[in-house]
Amino acid sequence: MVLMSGQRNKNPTVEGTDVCPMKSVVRRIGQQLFTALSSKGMAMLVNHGIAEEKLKAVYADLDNFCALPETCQAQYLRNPANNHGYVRPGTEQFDTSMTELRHLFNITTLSASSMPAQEVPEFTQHAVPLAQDLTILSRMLLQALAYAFGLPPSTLLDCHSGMLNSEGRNPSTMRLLYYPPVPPEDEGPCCQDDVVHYTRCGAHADYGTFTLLAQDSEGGLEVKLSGSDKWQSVGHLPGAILVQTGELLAAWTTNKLPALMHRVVVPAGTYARARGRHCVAFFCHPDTDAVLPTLPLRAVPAPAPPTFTPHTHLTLHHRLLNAAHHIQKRFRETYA
Ligand SMILES: O=C(O)CCC(=O)C(=O)O
Ligand SMILES: [Fe+2]
Repeated sequence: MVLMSGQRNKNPTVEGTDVCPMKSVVRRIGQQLFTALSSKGMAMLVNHGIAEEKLKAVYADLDNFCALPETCQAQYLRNPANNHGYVRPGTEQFDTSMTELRHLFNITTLSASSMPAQEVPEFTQHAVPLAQDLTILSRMLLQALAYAFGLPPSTLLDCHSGMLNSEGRNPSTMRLLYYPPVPPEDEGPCCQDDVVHYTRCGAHADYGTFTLLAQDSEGGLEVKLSGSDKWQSVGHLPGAILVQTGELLAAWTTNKLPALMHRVVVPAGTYARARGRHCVAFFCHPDTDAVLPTLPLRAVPAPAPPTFTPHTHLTLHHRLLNAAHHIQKRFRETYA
């Protein structure tokens, strides 16, 4: 892996994530990932082997799903029991002061019966291989992180064994997102009470171990890097996948890897607002019954002042009992 310092926004970049990389490569990725996540809260993966065409195919399938009549979509609405399914705009809210405009399709099971195969015939054949690729990539990163933590490489893998293959034993999710064009009402002055204020995605940190995020070139994603209180926009590096530290990994590492606060704003200008935006997120979570090992964290630079305060129920002491409850709590807080 190489940190590409000359790159736009100076986002830390990780290189060389082949499907079956050599041990020495995984070890090197681990070191660089750890450095990036501990100093910034995020990293960018390049050369990860997931072709842009695979992403474009699922973006098009999601567009086709979003264009279906509501009665048709209703058959696939998110099931709170397993978090799988379609979520209408305004249903998942991180910022209750605005209407968050996005369509989501959460995929937590790869069974054909859970996909809109009748209505969007190619949905399954595109989404399933992409979910498998992102699972493989996550597994490699879990091994890389284990090396960085000074643990045997399978240690983190063993507590994430059920990702997308265990029907309820692991909450990992591949999420397809489509942000529709933003209506012009938002252009009124902020103080006007009768004006609806829209955003694309309110500020939050993700809940699990880490998130992999692939986005199109529309922009709007902003992050608060570790130790900074300023929102910074994430530039578009074609083909790159962003790695974002989640709340659980932050708590597990006693904030040595702080959770990344992020949001998606409506881009400025009539032209940009009138365009839709697509992305795919893979939320990597441990198994619900996993006993998370204590991390023998080596000496690392003193952590920057946290931009994110770990939830009290995720403190080291309570971590083992409450990792699974954490995600349910966050769902209750954010789903209407
Ligand atoms: O659309 C994005 O870039 C981010 C989406 C996101 O943060 C989420 O779904 O948790
Ligand atoms: Fe997020």
